[in-house]
Amino acid sequence: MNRISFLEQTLAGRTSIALPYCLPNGVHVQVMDEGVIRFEPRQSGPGTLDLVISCGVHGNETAPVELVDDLVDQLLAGRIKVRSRVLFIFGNVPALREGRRFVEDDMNRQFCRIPEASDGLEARRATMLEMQLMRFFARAVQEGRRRLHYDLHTAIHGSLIEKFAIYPLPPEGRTFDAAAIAPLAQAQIQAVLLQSARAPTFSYFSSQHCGATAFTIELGRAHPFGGNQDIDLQAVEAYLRALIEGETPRPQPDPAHLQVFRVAREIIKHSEAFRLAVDGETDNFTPLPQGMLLAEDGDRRWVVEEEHARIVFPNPDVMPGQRAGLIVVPTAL
Ligand SMILES: O=C(O)CCC(=O)N[C@@H](CCC(=O)O)C(=O)O
Ligand SMILES: [Zn+2]
Repeated sequence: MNRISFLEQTLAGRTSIALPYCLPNGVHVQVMDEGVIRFEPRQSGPGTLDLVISCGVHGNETAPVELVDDLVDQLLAGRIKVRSRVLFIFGNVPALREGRRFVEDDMNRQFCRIPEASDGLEARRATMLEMQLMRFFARAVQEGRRRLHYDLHTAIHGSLIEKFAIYPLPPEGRTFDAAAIAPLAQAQIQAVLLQSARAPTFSYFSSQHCGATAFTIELGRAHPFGGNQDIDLQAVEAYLRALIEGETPRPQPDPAHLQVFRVAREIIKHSEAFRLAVDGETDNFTPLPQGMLLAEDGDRRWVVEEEHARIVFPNPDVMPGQRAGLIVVPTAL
């Protein structure tokens, strides 16, 4: 009889907090909440890794969800050795059921909120996920292990660079870490964007509040479940698997394969008068000519001043107050 996968169980509303149990290979498993499952080796000493792999924070971004479901399946079947503690998260389960980016509010704008802020469906789930991460990583601190979080996404638009990572602004007193970026080349990530501002995102939360090395990872274009045949995630899967198995990815990646960009400016939509000069369908990393009037919002104007600027995540349809695009420029670490 075919076992139904953790994703299928989650979408059917059949996962909720449960007692821990042990697989025949000695690995401890516990469902921590709906769509949240933890695997722990018999022993996890200092020097090993505590890893969070989240996906489906946007419900229409299904390729990483299928990838995570496959990894969870292989772990439950005992086909992957477990040397790192791992927490897998399907972020926005109601939105995944509906195949929509979000139900009420964009969940990746609901992290690090002040407690008094209004609380819809996604905001409450974001708060619960924050608690799960704090709890999961607390043991890494006590027991001296590395903390790593990859929040996997796919983009609304096409992209001149298919797979790229966003490195959130590091906590005060810390800097971007070249050694954290370099291994991403092993997963065939082609570029990294260094953020220049705070953000209400999941990866920013774990970087700021859990002391984790964290990245948002974009893995191609968003498609509905079953429509991801054109996205090749084999290298990403092999890389994550190696981390779970406690192996240093080999051969050693060459960081020269990764292009590095810095976020020069965020374009914030302030009102419904907002206009973006490039089409909302424009590919990520499309070059922007210097002097171009990129956006207008009442009296505000965004003129491209930077040399070699490119646009990432152009989206005039966001809610006022949210990011409608990023201007990025090449940089070196
Ligand atoms: O394609 C788009 O416009 C959005 C794709 C997406 O969901 N990206 C993330 C990036 C998060 C970050 O900046 O770390 C998002 O917008 O939430
Ligand atoms: Zn996303």
